[in-house]
Amino acid sequence: MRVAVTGTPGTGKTTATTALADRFDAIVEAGTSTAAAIVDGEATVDELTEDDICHLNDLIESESLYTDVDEDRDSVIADMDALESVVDDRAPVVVDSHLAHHLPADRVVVLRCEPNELARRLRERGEVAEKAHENAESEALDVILAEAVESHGMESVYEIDTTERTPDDVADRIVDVLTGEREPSAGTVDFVGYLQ
Ligand SMILES: Nc1ncnc2c1ncn2[C@@H]1O[C@H](COP(=O)(O)OP(=O)(O)OP(=O)(O)O)[C@@H](O)[C@H]1O
Repeated sequence: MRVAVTGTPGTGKTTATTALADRFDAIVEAGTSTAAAIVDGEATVDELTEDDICHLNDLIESESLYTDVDEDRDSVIADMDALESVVDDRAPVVVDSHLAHHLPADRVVVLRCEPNELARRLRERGEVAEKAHENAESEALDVILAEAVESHGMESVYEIDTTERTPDDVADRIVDVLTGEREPSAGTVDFVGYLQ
């Protein structure tokens, strides 16, 4: 069972999935004690731990899983084949990154954020205005949502609007996806007004 948590940079993937680790004990205590149980009600592993969350961007850096460095954009070009192989070996339950939906997954959570708020978050994080604006536009155009639906189908995609939600609230909603308490939802968020 793998849940990808993806979304435009700044939507809060790392923040929410870090908060998510605190929920695992509660899931285990509640009796849905395994990754497989979360999907189909059958238990096969004992518990969820922090190791069941994989932050792909950290992994790409720490294991040098990239083919090139883009100096202009201050970023790297991930080696997706190598990344997929390392992630498969580690078998995490939750994979977080704006690249997560490019890997195989059973369910795909797409975090969303109103573009002006997204740009504000990115600026506050220290990104330059141009990069913040670029990401805000990409968010308004549903770029990652469209990629996720194309790769995984509407029936596997779950949008969560983080605009007015705390990271803890977002983590709770990801738990609902993990435990199957939430129906798939794609196309429920509309930020196209930002482009007008
Ligand atoms: N729910 C939220 N409400 C308000 N601010 C948030 C929320 N989630 C994250 N932030 C803030 O927004 C910024 C971006 O968050 P974060 O780094 O988690 O995003 P990300 O989607 O993981 O980005 P990237 O793809 O670049 O890693 C951070 O400064 C964080 O503190």
